Amino acid sequence: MTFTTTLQKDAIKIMLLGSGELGKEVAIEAQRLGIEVIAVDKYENAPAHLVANRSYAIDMQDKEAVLALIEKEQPSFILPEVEAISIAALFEAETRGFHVIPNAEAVNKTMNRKNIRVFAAEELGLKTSKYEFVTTLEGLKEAGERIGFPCVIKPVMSSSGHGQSIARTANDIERSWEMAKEARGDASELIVEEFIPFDYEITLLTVRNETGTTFCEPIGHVQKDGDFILSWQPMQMTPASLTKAQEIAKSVTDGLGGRGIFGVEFFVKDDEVYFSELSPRPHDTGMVTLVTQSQSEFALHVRAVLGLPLDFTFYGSGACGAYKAKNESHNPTLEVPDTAFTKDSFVRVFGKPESHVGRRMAVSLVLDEVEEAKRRATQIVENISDH
Ligand SMILES: Nc1ncnc2c1ncn2[C@@H]1O[C@H](COP(=O)(O)OP(=O)(O)OP(=O)(O)O)[C@@H](O)[C@H]1O
Ligand SMILES: NCC(=O)N[C@@H]1O[C@H](COP(=O)([O-])[O-])[C@@H](O)[C@H]1O
Ligand SMILES: [Mg+2]
Repeated sequence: MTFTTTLQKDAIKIMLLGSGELGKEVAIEAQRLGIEVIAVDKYENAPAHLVANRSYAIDMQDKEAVLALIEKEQPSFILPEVEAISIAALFEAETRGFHVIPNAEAVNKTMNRKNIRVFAAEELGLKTSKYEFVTTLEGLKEAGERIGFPCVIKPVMSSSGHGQSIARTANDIERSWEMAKEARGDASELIVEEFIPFDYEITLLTVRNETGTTFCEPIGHVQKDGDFILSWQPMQMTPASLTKAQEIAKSVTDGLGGRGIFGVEFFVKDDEVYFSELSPRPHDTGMVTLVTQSQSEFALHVRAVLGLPLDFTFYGSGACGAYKAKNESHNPTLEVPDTAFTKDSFVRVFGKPESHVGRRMAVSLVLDEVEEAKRRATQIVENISDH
């Protein structure tokens, strides 16, 4: 493809629907190629707003508001960055000739756990945990008995663990029901999943466009309350498990189609590789690629969107630790120790305008042998504070 820059008449323009920490890095990579970036979120001064050409705060679940903005800005590419977007607006935009990444149907399938689970398990025949969908407390109690305990309960539309819980016995079901209902997102339906006592879990970043499909080294991670606290790359896997994960990732991403990067999540138990879910965009656990690869997951996403080649070099192992706020603040300040700034350790502060307890505010990044990188990334995060 031929590039034009923002200085030229037919500039390439990217619209991010969602402007958190992941969108911020996508915006920076796009800016580096002279692409105009329009960053949209539901609140002002979101991380990607800070580095975009123009920014907007709108109700992204409001079909008309989203469409009006698309018509006003006429983006070359629309990049969903969160799940909570009016899917009707994306379908309509596509009908009107706009290019949604990877495509509106893929976003539709992945934003809702029911759609992606039915697609993966029932249409593609992939191995997943056992699951059922429920809409009532009574239904949840019955599904819990059929699936067995412990089981994992999640709203069909949620991310970063919001509204998710583990019911260890039937006595926990009502608490799980309440937790799902209190969460933001769509909890009108819940998924009840068999708990997989996995040996480890991974994200397999899979990037595709017309030039082909490329995989990043597998990323291992640790989650707490459904949200990642530490990730590292590469995760040591047996060749057989890695091949199986790559085959599954290829089949799901080919099934979804379109251009872009996908974060395909798996649980590995002995020789079994379970498909869990996927993001049709950069993945939070993939922030480690900011230091481990010549092209980070964000750079690869932008290249994929533009139809460019997807080659890159893996520099070496590293880890990423998530810093979550300990305080509520309308103007948060992070105190980062000097020891975070060695020649092979880094900190990325997202610049979120407000902190809530548990909100991800920054990450530490360390290039080192895996176990040492994990230890150092964790230590940096432990020494950060906020107020
Ligand atoms: N069936 C399961 N068995 C065991 N652990 C599970 C199961 N489902 C979820 N988990 C744990 O909870 C984590 C979060 O689950 P999941 O990825 O479904 O939620 P999410 O809110 O969509 O997360 P994100 O949007 O951050 O990817 C998983 O990475 C895993 O550690
Ligand atoms: N697991 C998905 C994920 O990490 N998404 C990232 O978090 C942001 C929302 O953060 P917030 O909840 O702090 O506003 C999203 O905009 C995205 O960048
Ligand atoms: Mg997940």
